[in-house]
Amino acid sequence: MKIALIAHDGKKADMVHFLSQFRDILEKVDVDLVATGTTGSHIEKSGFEVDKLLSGPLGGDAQIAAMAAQKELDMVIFFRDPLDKHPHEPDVQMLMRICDVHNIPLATNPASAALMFKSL
Ligand SMILES: O=C(CO)COP(=O)(O)O
Repeated sequence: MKIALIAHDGKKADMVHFLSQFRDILEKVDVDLVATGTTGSHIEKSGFEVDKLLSGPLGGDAQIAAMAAQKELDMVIFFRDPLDKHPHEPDVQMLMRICDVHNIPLATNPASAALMFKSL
């Protein structure tokens, strides 16, 4: 199973906190983690193994969308910051659209992500 992880700057701490709450499950289930660049660095520092792609504004969201379109992802966790502006908003919308096109579970906040992780 492959899970993509993305967090806007205002939500990176939430992503690390969220993953640490589910560390046991993530270690038990055979899960590969992939993340946008800066999110991936934060996740790595908290002790998880993760494949890091480009930073979001440089194309990382687009890379994850391409993986989703090619059915390489089982789940996308994307903690968006709705109170901030993002120069690459078109990429963000595109990623969410591609998840819907291909019926890939997408969580955009910790409450929904927790429900998805509990199903692992
Ligand atoms: O911008 C992002 C998502 O749109 C996240 O990218 P980073 O993980 O590189 O900060």
